[in-house]
Amino acid sequence: MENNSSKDHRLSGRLYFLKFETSKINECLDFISSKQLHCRGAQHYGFPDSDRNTIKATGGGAFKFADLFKEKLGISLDKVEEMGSLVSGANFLLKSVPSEAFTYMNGQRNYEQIDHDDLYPYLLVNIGSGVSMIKVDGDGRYERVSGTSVGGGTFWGLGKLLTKCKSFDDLLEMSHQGNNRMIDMLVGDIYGGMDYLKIGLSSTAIASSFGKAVSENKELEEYKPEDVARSLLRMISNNIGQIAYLNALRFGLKKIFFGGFFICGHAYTMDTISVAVDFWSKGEAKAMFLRHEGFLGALGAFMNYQLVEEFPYPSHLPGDDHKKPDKNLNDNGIIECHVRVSN
Ligand SMILES: Nc1ncnc2c1ncn2[C@@H]1O[C@H](COP(=O)(O)OP(=O)(O)O)[C@@H](O)[C@H]1O
Ligand SMILES: CC(C)(COP(=O)(O)O)[C@@H](O)C(=O)NCCC(=O)O
Repeated sequence: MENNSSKDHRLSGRLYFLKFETSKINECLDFISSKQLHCRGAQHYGFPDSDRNTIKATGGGAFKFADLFKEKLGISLDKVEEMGSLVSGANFLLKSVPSEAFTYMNGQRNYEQIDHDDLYPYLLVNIGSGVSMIKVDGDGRYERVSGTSVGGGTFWGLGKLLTKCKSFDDLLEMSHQGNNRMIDMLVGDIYGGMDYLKIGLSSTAIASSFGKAVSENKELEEYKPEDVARSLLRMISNNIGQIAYLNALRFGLKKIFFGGFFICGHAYTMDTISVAVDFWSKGEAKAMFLRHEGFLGALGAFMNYQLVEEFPYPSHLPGDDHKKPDKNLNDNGIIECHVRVSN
C-alpha cells in the first residue's frame, strides 16, 4: 500500500492485487524482493516494533512457505486463520467497495447495491482448490457449515489429465469452445428426445455428466478436448451451485456470494453457477459474484492489522446506475483505500 500521509498512522493509497500459482512461489519471492515490498509498510509507517519484519499471511501457504519466506526474505509470516480472513475480506468488500457484487445472467453483469443493514446473514462460497461454505452472520461472526472436495483443483487436475492442456487458461479457453452435449447424457438422450416434464426436466437438461462415454465405445482421443473441458466445467460448477443452494436452504439464507480463484471472472462458469442456483431454488435465491473474488483471504489478513477504520469510497454514490462498476475502480483489481492504524 502506498502511503500519502503518515503522522497519525493514516494510510491512503491503493491496494494492488497480484496472484502467483503455488508452483511459482519462487517467482513470487523474486517479485517481492525486486520491488522491496517486504521493506515497506510496517517498517516505515509507525507500526509497533513487533510488526517489523513480519507480514500477515493466510491459507495453507502461510504454513507451507513460512520457512522459505524467513530464509529468502528474512521475514516471518504472521498466520491469520483462513476462514476468518475470507469472511473479513468479503465483509470489507461488500460494505466498502462500490459495485463489488454482481449477479450474472444471460451474459450480463448486473451490479448490486448492497444494503449494509440487510447484508447478514449470507452464505459465502469460496471456490479455491476445494470449496468452503461459510454462513456469515456479522463481523467476525461466522460458521463453516459445509464444503466439498470437488472444486477448482478438481477442474484443473482432471482437465489436465483428460485434455493434456498445459495451462489453466488454456483449459478455460477450451471449455469456451466446446459443446458438453457431445459427452454429457441429456434427459432427451434417455427419453427419446422428449422432456420429462412431470419431474420438471427439459430434454436438454443434463441427466448424467459424462454419461455418453459409457455407451459410445469411444476412446478418450476420439472426443474433442474442448467438449471434455466444457462437460467438466459444467459438472463442477453445477455441483457447487447445487450444494451451495442446499446449504442456503438449510439455513434460510437468501444471498449467496461466490469467491475464490476458480471463478476468475469466467463468463461460462458464472453463468452455470447462476443457472444452477436459479434452477434448484426455483428462482428464490440468486448467485452473486465479487469483482475481487480471488483476494478475499489476502484482504482479510490485511484487515487483521489493527485497522480501526477503512473506507475506500462511499458505497452509495449518487447516480450509480448499478449496471457498471464505479468509475473509480479499475477492472484490474486496484482498490483506492484509506485506513487508520492503531497501535
Ligand atoms: N492461472 C491459474 N492457474 C492455476 N489455477 C487457476 C488459475 N486461475 C484460476 N485458477 C483456479 O483457481 C484454483 C485455486 O484457487 P485459489 O482461490 O487460489 O485457491 P487456493 O487457496 O487453494 O490456492 C485452481 O484450482 C484453479 O481452478
Ligand atoms: C481445506 C480447504 C479449506 C483449503 O482451502 P483452499 O486452499 O482450497 O482454498 C479447502 O480446500 C476445503 O474446504 N476443502 C473441502 C474439504 C471438505 O469440506 O470436504
